Amino acid sequence: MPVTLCTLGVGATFGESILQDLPRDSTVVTQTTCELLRVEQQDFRLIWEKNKELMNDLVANCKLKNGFGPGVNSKSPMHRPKSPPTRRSLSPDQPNPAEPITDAPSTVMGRIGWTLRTLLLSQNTCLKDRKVSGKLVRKCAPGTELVDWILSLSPIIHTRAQGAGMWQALLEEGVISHVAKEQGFKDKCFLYRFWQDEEGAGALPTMEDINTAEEQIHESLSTLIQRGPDAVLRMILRKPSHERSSDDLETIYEELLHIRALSHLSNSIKRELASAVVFEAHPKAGSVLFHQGDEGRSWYIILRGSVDVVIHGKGTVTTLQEGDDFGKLALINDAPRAATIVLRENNCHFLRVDKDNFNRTLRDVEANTVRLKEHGKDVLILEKISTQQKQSFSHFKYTVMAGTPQKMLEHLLETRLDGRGNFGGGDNFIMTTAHDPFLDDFLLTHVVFMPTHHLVDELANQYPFYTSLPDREFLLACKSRVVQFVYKWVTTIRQPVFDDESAVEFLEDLASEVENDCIQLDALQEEASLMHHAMTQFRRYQEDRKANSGQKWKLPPCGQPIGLFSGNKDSRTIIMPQDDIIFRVYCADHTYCTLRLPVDSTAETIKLCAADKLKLRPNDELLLVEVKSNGERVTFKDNDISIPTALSLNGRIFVSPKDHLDALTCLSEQEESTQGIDGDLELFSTKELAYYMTLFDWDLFWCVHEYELLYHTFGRHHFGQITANLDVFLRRFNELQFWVVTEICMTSSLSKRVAVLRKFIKLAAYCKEYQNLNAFCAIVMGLSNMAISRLSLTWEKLPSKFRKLYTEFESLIDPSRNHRSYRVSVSKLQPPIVPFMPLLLKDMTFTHEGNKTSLDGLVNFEKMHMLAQTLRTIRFCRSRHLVLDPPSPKSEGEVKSYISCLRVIDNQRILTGMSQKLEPRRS
Ligand SMILES: Nc1ncnc2c1ncn2[C@@H]1O[C@@H]2COP(=O)(O)O[C@H]2[C@H]1O
Repeated sequence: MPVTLCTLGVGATFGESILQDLPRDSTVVTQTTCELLRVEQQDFRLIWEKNKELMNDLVANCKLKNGFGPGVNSKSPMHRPKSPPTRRSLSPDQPNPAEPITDAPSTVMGRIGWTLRTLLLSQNTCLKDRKVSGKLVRKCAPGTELVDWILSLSPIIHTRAQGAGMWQALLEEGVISHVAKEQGFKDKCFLYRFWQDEEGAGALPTMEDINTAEEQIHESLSTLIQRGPDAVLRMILRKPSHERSSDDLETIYEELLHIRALSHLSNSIKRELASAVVFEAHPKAGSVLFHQGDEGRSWYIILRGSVDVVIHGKGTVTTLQEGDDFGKLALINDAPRAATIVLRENNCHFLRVDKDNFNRTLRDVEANTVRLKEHGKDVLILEKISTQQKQSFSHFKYTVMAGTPQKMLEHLLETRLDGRGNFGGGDNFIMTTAHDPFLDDFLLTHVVFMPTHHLVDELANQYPFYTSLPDREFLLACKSRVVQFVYKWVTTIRQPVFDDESAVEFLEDLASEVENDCIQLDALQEEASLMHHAMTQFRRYQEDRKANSGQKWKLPPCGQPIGLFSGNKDSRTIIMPQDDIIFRVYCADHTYCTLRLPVDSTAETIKLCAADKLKLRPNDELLLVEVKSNGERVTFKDNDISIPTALSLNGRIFVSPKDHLDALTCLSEQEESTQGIDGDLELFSTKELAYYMTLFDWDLFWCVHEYELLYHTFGRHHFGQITANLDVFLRRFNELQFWVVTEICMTSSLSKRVAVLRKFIKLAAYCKEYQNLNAFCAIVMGLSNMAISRLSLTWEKLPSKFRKLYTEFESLIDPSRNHRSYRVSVSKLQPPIVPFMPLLLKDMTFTHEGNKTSLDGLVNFEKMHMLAQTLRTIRFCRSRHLVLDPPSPKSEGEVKSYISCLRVIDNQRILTGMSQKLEPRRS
């Protein structure tokens, strides 16, 4: 029954056997309507004669591609054929030990084969014409006889196995082959023949040939003795796993012990691997082992040769050599291939472990650290982390420890964003971030190591701005990933993205590009709708901004909270960098000017404007200074920004010549209490106070962007970004804390003081109940202020129930063991929460100061991960809207305005003095 050997498509050729005047060796059947170009035999021969070299290649190539029979058969014994005697396509998935592993015999092996054949024929021993299944097979010999013969040639060939290995080395290169092309070399009765005799008997040797062969035999044998063992090993490795004997497995195991890429693995794993590794050989330099974007199916170790690692848009980023491994990223991360692997040399040999075996044997025991290099330098360091995902193969995955910003982004796009299909932060995304928050960490911290304009440049590089690439799926996946990233970025970070000019320009470009692609590629519909959604959010944001543009803020002269001077009176009005702020700048003689400048003005701008208005001598070296209510002076650096918002509660800005700094004194009003809104604390219901305080604080907290904590931690001047909303929230903490102290110290009657103390403890309890932990901690810290804690008469009169409650609260804010009590109790809460912000900032500072931002030129992403953890806490706290049951309204209006502006003395010396007056020390 005829069997289809292969199917040829457009561009293929067939019928080359006319060159050899042989009958057609197979039937060609058309499958569909075909149009063919035909070259007649005479013309073909003519062209052939004129272009022998070229045509030889062409024919050999066609045969290789088409999987046809023998190639051009040169009769010259010393001729090294262009194409191997046995043309075949290497099938890496089913290694057949009967097939050669090289495209053609090497010169050395070709010569050795010729020598052996010449001598065998001259001795007329085992090479004979034999009948096999009724067919004459010319000049063939059983394996056993060939081994006998080679053993007889030299005393240094000790064993039959050694002899068989030598013949296998020849078979591997196609110098000899099994007659039926089914066996590797075996010391059995299988018949083998030299390639010269495959198409009928080759030329017989002349006397001169025999003399030459005798001269060469010694050298030939010593080469074969060297090559034999490796050939035997390869033959074993090419056997299917179930055919490997225990001796075979032992041989493989011993080999694995010496492979560098496996050195970190235990011996028992290597034993398991012995049955899992597959040998794969590729004869041609320039061939592609796999492409970037392909699905990862195997892990490779280079046994021989070298490969280039090539990345789209970058070219060859590194070269891997014998003993190196590659291809496990895709397997470990369940991601597409991160690079294309191209052979640098002919005849590269690999050990391959296929995905299932890799997952079963290696995934969980893989090296803890993987370093990726580009041009000789580390660009990405990955470390194994536990994922605890039950449904996945393993409990491990590689996460980024350090990297260049560009490589980290590339890795992120490839591994954390599904090329097609995983859109809009569905369950899949949440699952990924829960176990491996790489994407989220990157979005939350990139401003530290990759400013937005760099990020968008890089994203533009990663989005292929063209519509044709040989691999359409890869092209679509690249585009899709960038869109998904951008969508996540826009929806999680929002305002700072929308306020950045380079980001906006990029978003506009990308949106129109995706729209075009959608038409041209007839795909990317979902990406287009993501971009549409992102742009809708952006337009909405723009409209809001427009409505709120020209906001003016005011730092009131008497230390009251910063408030909106004009603009939209929404309680959640965010302070924007371009908003104006009105504030005073004083001179040493306490004269002042009032300035109105954008919030993001630098200290230098403020200094120059103030100097101009106050007519200070321009040639004096001027400084901008904060004078606190206790007289302390803090000098601003010229590039500091957010100056008015960053002042202490009752601090004032001064401008002064450098040498007059010591003469600066605080204003008398700074030592007094700030002006609060009139109201008697005792007349307000405590619950109502706590309720409106929580709503008020929640709104302030809501305005703080996570990035402000980063700017605050790294230093505002570092990023040139304001931290005004965070400043206002932190001021609120201090205001509450000192308000508590001020109110008690200002209550001269003991019984009234006890009542106020009681009220504050109750207020703290309600704040705790409402999960306003910022206010709770501020109040309890205020109560534990030395000026209050020393009021023993007052505390003694406090009912024991309240004293107990206070002790409980005090233990909650106990800073020992890194605020353990607070952390434990917060961890049990569900949002919405107003967190104790100073502790979050302390955590950020601790991480920042204890960890370098860059390590050997790479971003220390571990640090970013830690910072992002804290930032995520903020996000978690706000992840649900604040909905509280309102208390029965008693004096809503008064309470609301009272809590928005509290009277405060923030000078500890004065407060302690007041306290001493209230209750002088008992002797
Ligand atoms: N700089 C590099 N970037 C990406 N891949 C690399 C780099 N250097 C080596 N490789 C290897 O190239 C392989 C391509 O396939 P994988 O993504 O499975 O795993 C990748 C790494 O093992």
